[in-house]
Amino acid sequence: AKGSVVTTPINSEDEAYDAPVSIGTPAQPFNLDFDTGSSDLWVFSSLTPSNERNGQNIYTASRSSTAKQLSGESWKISYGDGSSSSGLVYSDVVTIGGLTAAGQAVEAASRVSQSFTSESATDGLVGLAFSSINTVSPDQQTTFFDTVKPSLASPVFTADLKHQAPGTYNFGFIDKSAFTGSITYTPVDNSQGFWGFTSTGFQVGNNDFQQESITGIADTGTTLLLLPDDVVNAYYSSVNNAQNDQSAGGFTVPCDTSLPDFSFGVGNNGAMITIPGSLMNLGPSGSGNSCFGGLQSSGTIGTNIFGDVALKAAFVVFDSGSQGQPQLGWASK
Ligand SMILES: NCc1ccc(-c2ccco2)nc1
Repeated sequence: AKGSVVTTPINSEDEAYDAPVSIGTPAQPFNLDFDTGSSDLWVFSSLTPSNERNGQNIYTASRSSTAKQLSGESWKISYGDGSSSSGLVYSDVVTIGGLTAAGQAVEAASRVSQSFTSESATDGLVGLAFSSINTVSPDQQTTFFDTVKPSLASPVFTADLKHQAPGTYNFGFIDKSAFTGSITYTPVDNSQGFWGFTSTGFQVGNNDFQQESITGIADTGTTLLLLPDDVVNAYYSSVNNAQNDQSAGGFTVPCDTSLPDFSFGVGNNGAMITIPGSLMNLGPSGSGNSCFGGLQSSGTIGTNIFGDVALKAAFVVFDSGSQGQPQLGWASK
């Protein structure tokens, strides 16, 4: 089987990307944030207090003839951005891009944090990291990808995110028309449950390539590109009037400045993914006439995060590997 679903930026800053998902019988429609940085499929629900809702679609299990509560099971998750949610668990039919997962764990929120409440465009998340970090307790559940994997023509999914335009998540196949050149594969370390890999280094504009192992995760659910301070300083020291503005929450640049490209190395054949300078500006920072940089410090997080700013410049293959060794494929587009 194969699936394909269109994913769309939720606002003018490409802050997150949602895609349509149907749950239950008859189908209940949702717009969910596909997140390769987590492994829970959760939705706003009839259990979510009305004062924590703000127009989101809600899942009502009692209206689905195929819903079954997983008795005694619950979930609770918190994310790197400080947001969180928790609730109860059902199994139900989940359809994405023509692919149907029967008996998929659907995590119904009985509470969500303020930032989820405020984000009216997002009805929940589809976790696409490894099932080893799914939070359902006492019986851990599988991600949508793991649930449908046996039925897929190939055990892969791909992400093709775009700047201010619809992109695509495909399941079970690689669309050769979606990228240029060849795909460079690199091994994945999934010991922490993420799509972890090591970039070979970086390049600011047309400066020399700086060889430096940068270990991080490919995370569609994070907006920014979060890298070590030496990389971030090298980039912004090349931008006139860039400043590290704590009140803005990081590096800002003058909004009318053309920014250098930023490239990062992948694989052992010298391949690079180049983010055009125009995509390194995320728009008004909220203070002065400055704009917020798409590259920020990974600081004390403990890992580097190749979020949407980086992924938007690439066609990315999340390959769980038929022989057990998962890998990431990177291609320009
Ligand atoms: N990296 C996972 C993730 C995704 C979305 C969100 C979020 C917060 C408010 C709206 O959406 N938080 C965390």
